[in-house]
Amino acid sequence: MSKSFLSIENLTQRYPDGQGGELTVFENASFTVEEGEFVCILGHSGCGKSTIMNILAGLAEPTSGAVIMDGQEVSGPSLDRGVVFQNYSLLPWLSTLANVTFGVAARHPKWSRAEVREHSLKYLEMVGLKGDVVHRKPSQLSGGMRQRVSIARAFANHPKLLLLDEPFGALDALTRGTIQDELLKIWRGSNQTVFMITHDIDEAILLADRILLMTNGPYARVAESVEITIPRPRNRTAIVEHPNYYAIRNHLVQFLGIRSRELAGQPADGGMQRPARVHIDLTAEGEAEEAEPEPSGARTPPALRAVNI
Ligand SMILES: Nc1ncnc2c1ncn2[C@@H]1O[C@H](COP(=O)(O)OP(=O)(O)OP(=O)(O)O)[C@@H](O)[C@H]1O
Repeated sequence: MSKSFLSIENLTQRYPDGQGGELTVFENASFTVEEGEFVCILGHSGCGKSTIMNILAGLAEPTSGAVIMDGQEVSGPSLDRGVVFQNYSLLPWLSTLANVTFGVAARHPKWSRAEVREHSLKYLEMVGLKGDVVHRKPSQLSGGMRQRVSIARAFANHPKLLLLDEPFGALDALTRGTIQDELLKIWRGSNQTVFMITHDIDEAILLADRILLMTNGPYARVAESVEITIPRPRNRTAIVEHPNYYAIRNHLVQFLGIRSRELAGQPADGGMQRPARVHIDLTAEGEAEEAEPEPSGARTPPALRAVNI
């Protein structure tokens, strides 16, 4: 079996619960992400999505378990992993352009100032920022513009893995749509792997190759991996016409509304927890389905069958 680009192995996170006991956020969570994949993770508030993201970024250490990226264990932040948070986290004293060149210069110490500048301007332009605006400070930009800068900054560094923690959460619907399109455009032209937290089901279906579904905590599980069987390029208005759209959407809504609660709170009893693979394709005759190969010792739940509607 070929090794995955990103492998999350038996990740367990426990915190003190503030009353002398322990809170197990998740236990033995295990899943993989392939190179170039766009994966979204959905789950209710508090199930541990940000905790997983921080561990993937190398910003936090799990209680036990490991994250292996490109054959190497993640142990601290790295320029190979770019992070975009909901609150943009731009450096307020630098111009828009300098916020991008800052990282690019660190990534490419041998580049001339002109090369760094040109490269940074190219990425800013890709997210629709050019002209005078690149000399403005973040405080002089709108929320949508700031989020564009943070996306341009992350992509300009060519991280192998891009981690997005609800990057569009604070934006209005129109701006959100435009930036989603820009994100897809840049991602398509790269071989970068994206792991994104969102609370928006439609956004996840539009963007992702695969959606990971988490049950509620404590003892949350990454219970399912739902393939988005809708061809790319996807267009936000045309996508709803695709026969698989509502079948997938209903599955996700049903999981988040009912099953995330029903499956919650069950300790892993020592076994590796791998998500069940869900393949819903109403366009294929006979609905082909296969389960992920099962590594030794892993408890793989059976693959779920799509229901014809
Ligand atoms: N440093 C900490 N100390 C104690 N408990 C923590 C700590 N960080 C997170 N938690 C708890 O761990 C659980 C998971 O938190 P996390 O922020 O990962 O959830 P989330 O799924 O990202 O939630 P949201 O969607 O609301 O952002 C929550 O119950 C939270 O209270």
